[in-house]
Amino acid sequence: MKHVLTIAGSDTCGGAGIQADLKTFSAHGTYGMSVITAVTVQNTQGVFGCQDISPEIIRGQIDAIYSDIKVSGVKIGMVSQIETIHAIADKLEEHHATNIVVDPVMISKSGFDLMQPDAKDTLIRRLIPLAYVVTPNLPEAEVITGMKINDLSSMEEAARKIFAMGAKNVLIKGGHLEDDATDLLFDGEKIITLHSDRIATKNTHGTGCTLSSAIAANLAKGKSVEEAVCIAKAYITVAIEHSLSIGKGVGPTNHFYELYNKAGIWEEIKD
Ligand SMILES: Nc1ncnc2c1ncn2[C@@H]1O[C@H](COP(=O)(O)OP(=O)(O)O)[C@@H](O)[C@H]1O
Ligand SMILES: Cc1ncc(COP(=O)(O)O)c(N)n1
Repeated sequence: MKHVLTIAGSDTCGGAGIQADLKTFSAHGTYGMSVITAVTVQNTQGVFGCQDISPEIIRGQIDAIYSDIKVSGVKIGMVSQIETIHAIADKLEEHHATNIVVDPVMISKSGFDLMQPDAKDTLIRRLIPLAYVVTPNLPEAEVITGMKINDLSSMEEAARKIFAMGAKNVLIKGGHLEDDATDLLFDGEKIITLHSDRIATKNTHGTGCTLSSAIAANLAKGKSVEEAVCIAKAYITVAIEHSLSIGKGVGPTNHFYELYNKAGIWEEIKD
C-alpha cells in the first residue's frame, strides 16, 4: 500500500481540507497522513475563524513523517501565510519530496480568505516550481497569471503561463465556468481537455481538495500524470453526482467506495 501525505488546513465539518483529502486517499486504497497548516472554524455555511499553526510545528510535522515513513505522493492545500509556505518548501526540498500536487487554495466557496493575499508571490516563487501538478481553479489561475479567464482558449493561455513559472504539469479546473465543467491539462507539450457535464447541485464543498488528493493518490500508485488526472476527474464527478445534503449550506462530496463500484470506475481506482 502506498503512503500519501496531505499538507493542508482542517475543515471542522469534514467536507474540504485535510478531512476530504484523507477520505479520498482511503477510497483510493492508499494510506493517508497529514501535516496540518491551520485549523479553520467552518461548516457548510461558511468559515468563521482560523488559527494558523506555527512554522516550527509545521516543520516538525514534516520531519516526523519523512524521518520515519516513505512518502509516495504529497498534496498541498491551504497555506495561509508567507512563513507557512517557506516552512513547507524548505522541508520538502530538504527531504527530496516527489509527486507533489499543489492546490493553490485562496478563497473558500463561502468567500473567506484561506490564503492571505500578500502570500501570493511566495506561493508562486516557492511552491509552483516544486509542483509536479498544480491545480488552480479559474479565480486562482486569474490571480496567479493576472489575466481574465473564462473559456478554453484563455484556460490554455493561463496553463502555458503557469507552466513557465516552473510547474511540470498544469491543470486548470473548470468548475467555475458557465457551461460544462471542463478541465484543461498542459504537460509542457500537449493540451488535454477533461470534460464533464455540469451536475446541477449546490453541494460542491471540497471539490478542489478531493480532485487534487485523488491526483496525488494516483501518482503515488505509479500512474502517469495523464492517467492520474483522468481517474481523478472520474472520481470527482461521481463524488459530486452523489454529493451529500449535509448541513444548511454547501454540502460535501461523497467518498463512499460502493459508489465507485456502481459507477464502474472501481477497477481503475483500486489498483
Ligand atoms: N457542478 C459541477 N459538475 C461537475 N463537475 C464539477 C462541478 N463543479 C466542479 N466540478 C469539477 O470539480 C473539480 C473541482 O473544480 P472546482 O470546483 O473548479 O475547484 P475548487 O473547489 O478549487 O473551486 C473540477 O474537476 C471541476 O470540473
Ligand atoms: C481547510 C480548507 N481547505 C480548503 C478549502 C477549500 O474548499 P472550497 O473551495 O470547497 O471551500 C476549505 N473550504 N477549507
